[in-house]
Amino acid sequence: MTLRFTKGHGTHNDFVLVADTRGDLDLTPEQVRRLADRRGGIGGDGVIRLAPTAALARAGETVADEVLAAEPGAIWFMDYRNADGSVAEMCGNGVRVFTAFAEELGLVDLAGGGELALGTRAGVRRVRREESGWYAVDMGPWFLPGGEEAAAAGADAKVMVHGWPAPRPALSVDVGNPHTVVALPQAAELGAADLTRQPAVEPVPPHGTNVELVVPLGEETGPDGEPAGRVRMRVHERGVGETQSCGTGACAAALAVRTWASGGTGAGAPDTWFVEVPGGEVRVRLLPGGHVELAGPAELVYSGEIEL
Ligand SMILES: N[C@@H](CCC[C@H](N)C(=O)O)C(=O)O
Repeated sequence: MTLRFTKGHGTHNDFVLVADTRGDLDLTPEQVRRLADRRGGIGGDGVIRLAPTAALARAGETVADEVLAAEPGAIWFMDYRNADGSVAEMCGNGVRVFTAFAEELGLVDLAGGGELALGTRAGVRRVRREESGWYAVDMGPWFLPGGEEAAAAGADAKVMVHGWPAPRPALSVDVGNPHTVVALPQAAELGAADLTRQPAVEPVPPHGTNVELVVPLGEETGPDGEPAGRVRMRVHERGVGETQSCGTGACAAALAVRTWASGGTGAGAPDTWFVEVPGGEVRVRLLPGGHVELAGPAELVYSGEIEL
């Protein structure tokens, strides 16, 4: 089978994108691994299939039915797979790159203030293009799986990174997919952390987790004159390994630091956050209604064909 693809990235979190506008492409985990393989394939942290939401519903993905019931206009679905072939609910950088891809395919046009509603396994996501060219995504509702107790204590888990003398306290954050966030006191320690091996998380998360190591860098003034926090982060992604960026991870990092800064209440802490990742910078904002927004760039790099 000859497959046409486009390679893209969001702050160097990179993806192989495939347009399946008829919804009849059934990518196996083996094919996903081949596409994501940096030596024997194209290479990417993940593979994104753009397909009709109705086709996923027909294929038995119940979440696609839920997406269409909630938003009949969400006609396109982001079928996201990690580089190891596993399925993930959401990808924040991926949603922006998916949108740029949909625009290039002529499926949507966000110029002039339009919005794309798309389906994901975490529900409907809405994307608009900012004047700067960045894409801003309403990432939907977020929550702390450990509840108020974890928010007050600032932790509900422990993470052990290879080479650390002991595990450190960590906070679980759900932004449609699972994250576990650990605070480090200094940027030097962040740089030195060994993320070539999967960090160990206790209690073991039932569906695995992405792990973010973060260093809070203080406060500044945001683009609209509002108080804004700054965080630096590295991430070990579930199903991938260390990546240069993770959009859902950036949201989780900002939400965890905001929780810690406010003793668990959110009161008095900024609603705007800049998150520095090895591959660039993204912006995270708290939205009314318990939603969180992610904004950042999306680049399409090249297109080609591969024999699968
Ligand atoms: N890089 C993504 C997250 C991709 C999915 C993740 N590895 C998972 O398994 O949850 C992002 O930008 O959010």
